[in-house]
Amino acid sequence: MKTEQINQAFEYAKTRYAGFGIDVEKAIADMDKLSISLHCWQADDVTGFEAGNDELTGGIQVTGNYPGKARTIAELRADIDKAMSLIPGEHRVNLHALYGDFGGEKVDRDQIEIKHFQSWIDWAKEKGYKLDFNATCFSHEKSADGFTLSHRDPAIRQFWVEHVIRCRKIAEEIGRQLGSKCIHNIWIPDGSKDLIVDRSLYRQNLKNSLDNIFEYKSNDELMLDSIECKLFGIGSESFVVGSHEFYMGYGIANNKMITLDAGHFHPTEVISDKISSLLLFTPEILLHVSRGVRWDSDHVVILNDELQAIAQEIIRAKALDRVHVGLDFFDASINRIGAYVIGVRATQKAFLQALLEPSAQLNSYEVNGQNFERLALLEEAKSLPWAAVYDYYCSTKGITPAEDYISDIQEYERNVTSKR
Ligand SMILES: C[C@H](O)[C@H](O)[C@@H](O)C(=O)CO
Ligand SMILES: [Mn+2]
Repeated sequence: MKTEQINQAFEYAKTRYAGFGIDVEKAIADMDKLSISLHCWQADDVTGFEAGNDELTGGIQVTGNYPGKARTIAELRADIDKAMSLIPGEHRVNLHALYGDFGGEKVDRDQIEIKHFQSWIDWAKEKGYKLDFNATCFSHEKSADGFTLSHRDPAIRQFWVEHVIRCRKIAEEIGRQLGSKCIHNIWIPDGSKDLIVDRSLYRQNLKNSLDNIFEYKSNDELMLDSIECKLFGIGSESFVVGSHEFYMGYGIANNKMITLDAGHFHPTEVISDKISSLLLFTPEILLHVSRGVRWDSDHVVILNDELQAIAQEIIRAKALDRVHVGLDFFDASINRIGAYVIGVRATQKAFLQALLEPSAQLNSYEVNGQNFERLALLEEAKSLPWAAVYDYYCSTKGITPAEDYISDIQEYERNVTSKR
């Protein structure tokens, strides 16, 4: 796309939006502040770098065998750098504990330390990224029967409590070294394929384990804790200990952030409608932007109705500074770097559209009970020239605009990933 074309289209867009009293430059500046956390696990199908551990368990599944997956830390970092080079703005990288730089040594989860993540911090510093972190309570022999923090065996619970406390300390140190609060997210796979008689016992165990974990008081200026629910996983269809009610209750009672993953609810249940409720009771929330297709299949995020609704809810609630946005999908059936770029660009487009919404007019229709007019303008707003504004934003940031990035990804595939 030629710069001249982009500029012309932008000028038209500016005038069109000005008709609604919308300042396009302000919308761009607001969107530019949105730092999206790019999950490291899309680049290698959630494999990580632990010695002798490459079986993915925990009821999550990556399907596809597209060539070129990252096999080493260097390859994974290069792939993330490539994706970042095709995304405007400043973003974060979300690490899982199993991505430590263990130098080929077997380091068990209850032994990990900051030194195993120092090279990630140094890389992030060099590249200007901020980091987020996750305990890894899956893909491990002590999670093989489907339970971790809620296990019946106190020794296994203690193993995972120790792991998560270490992860929270690592997150704290990441936040200190990078000068940006590191979000530490806890998701555990605990659940059962078939019926459980004593559900209370597992939930009580999980509550006790979390209480033990949070006995370590971290510095709120350096890290934030978040807890993530799920409806079901592969092999935990009948019972998941950490349900939505469990974590919502725990989070509100204990002042912890709640993570809403778009793929973790009933197929017709949406997280967009939960945002304005949760924000009344919790200071901040974390989103895992994903795209469940029939189940939590973690498809690449696209600009669909739900993504647009998520962004609208946040912008309409004036809560951009209270919602942390991370991506969470793993698709091994297409170019993995392309998957990142599609997902982040779609998320940015959703937020930009929401920031460009003719909100004054829409609100005035709503106040006056003009419901036809409200619906008509909501429909028309969908085709206002927001895409021209996004292309302009990319071009001012020196980032390949529109579909032109496809050939960049193809070139990287030719020169780099196809040779792996
Ligand atoms: C790999 C992550 O921990 C995982 O995606 C988690 O956030 C999740 O959503 C599990 O279904
Ligand atoms: Mn998630």
